[in-house]
Amino acid sequence: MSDPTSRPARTSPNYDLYQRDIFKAGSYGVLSSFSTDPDKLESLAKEKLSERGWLYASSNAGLSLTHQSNRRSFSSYSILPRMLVPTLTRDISTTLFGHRIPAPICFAPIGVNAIYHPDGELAVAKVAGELGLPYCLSTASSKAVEDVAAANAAGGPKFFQLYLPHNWELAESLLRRAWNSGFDVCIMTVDTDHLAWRHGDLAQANYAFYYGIGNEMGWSDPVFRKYLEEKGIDPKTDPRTAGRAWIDTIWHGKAHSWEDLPRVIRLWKDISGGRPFLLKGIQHPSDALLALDHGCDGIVVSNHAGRQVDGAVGSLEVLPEIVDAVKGRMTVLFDSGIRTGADVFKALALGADAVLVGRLWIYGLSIQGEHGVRHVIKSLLAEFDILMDVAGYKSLKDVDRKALRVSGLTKL
Ligand SMILES: Cc1cc2nc3c(=O)[nH]c(=O)nc-3n(C[C@H](O)[C@H](O)[C@H](O)COP(=O)(O)O)c2cc1C
Ligand SMILES: O=C(O)C(=O)c1ccccc1
Repeated sequence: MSDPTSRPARTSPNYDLYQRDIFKAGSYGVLSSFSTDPDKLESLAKEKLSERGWLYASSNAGLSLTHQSNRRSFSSYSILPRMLVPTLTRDISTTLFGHRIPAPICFAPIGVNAIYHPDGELAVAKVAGELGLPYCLSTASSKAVEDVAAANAAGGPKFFQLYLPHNWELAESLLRRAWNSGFDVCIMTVDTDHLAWRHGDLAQANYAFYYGIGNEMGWSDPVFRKYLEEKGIDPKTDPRTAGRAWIDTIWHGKAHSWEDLPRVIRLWKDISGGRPFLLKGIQHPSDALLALDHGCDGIVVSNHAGRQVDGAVGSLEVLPEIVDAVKGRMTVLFDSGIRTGADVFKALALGADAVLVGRLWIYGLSIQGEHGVRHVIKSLLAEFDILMDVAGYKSLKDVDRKALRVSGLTKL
């Protein structure tokens, strides 16, 4: 029987068709592990993964206070529905960095996807391409960027997330490979020069690279391979030493500073002929302005899903201040804590141009590989689209701060 959920969403502007697919599929009993509830998806993923896999996906900094603040900040805003608005022809498409996309939703960069499913990044990039949504590949990919591009063959924008190596020759090689593979936006992550204190991972010494898992981006790189050869390290016979070398080259040894930015921006602009360069992990309005001063084309307002600074502010809480500081002079993307269509709506209403989602698709990938990713992302698209319908918002242009109330009945 053909898979009733596999209709490419791009051909149908109304994602609520997916709701009908789900009802029909339900009556035929086609799907196995199935839920559209994010909490249920989280527990299904937990059941499916090994203890280490689950710990890596769920690990937060410290006592998870930032993760909790992320979720709490969504519930401190409420949506003001409008009635009798003819929303049947609503439009949730938008343009991001010159790409027309069917919804303002992107795949956040997540490292080492092979932990969650053997197809890893290939499954995720395939679904993103099919749906026409931007796919962002992590430097910590467990597949080579060239193979990920091939899996994304159906099309859709591709962004490359850069963890800036301490070796400029390697940085150039990674960026060139990404550009040659069709990745035309560079997003440099600045909140994770070092991993934070994550109790879950520390308890198990749970760092995939040290076990030789998920270093494919490095091992497929000519510059890094040459470095390994010079050191006499063979990833095939000694994956752990090779993994440690990869980690030390990308993350350890030295912290980055604003002084590194002009060089990396110039490098990317030279390679790509001036395509966009963003910083990911911005939470302070002053850092947003520094990014602007340094010539960035955008930022991702993000606290890395609460995995870095424990006890930090909820990412949604700082979004309006940052949007006000930036004043439309660069693109503002948002992530950390998005689980529902209502969350997407709130982030857009507070001024984000688009959002990134991370853990939601990890759950899908863990539960049922490619099919699971397709299901969770189509569910999010459908939920957001249906929310626009029932809340009486016809177009993204209508979604602004007037659409929200802060709890306590204060006007924004
Ligand atoms: C398991 C895991 C791995 C991640 N790996 C990366 C990464 O390699 N690069 C990066 O920039 N961000 C990484 N992130 C952060 C995500 O890109 C994103 O900021 C975050 O997951 C968004 O929050 P959400 O998961 O609540 O949607 C990771 C997050 C998780 C949960
Ligand atoms: O774990 C993370 O949050 C992350 O960004 C990362 C860092 C190194 C390797 C893989 C993922």
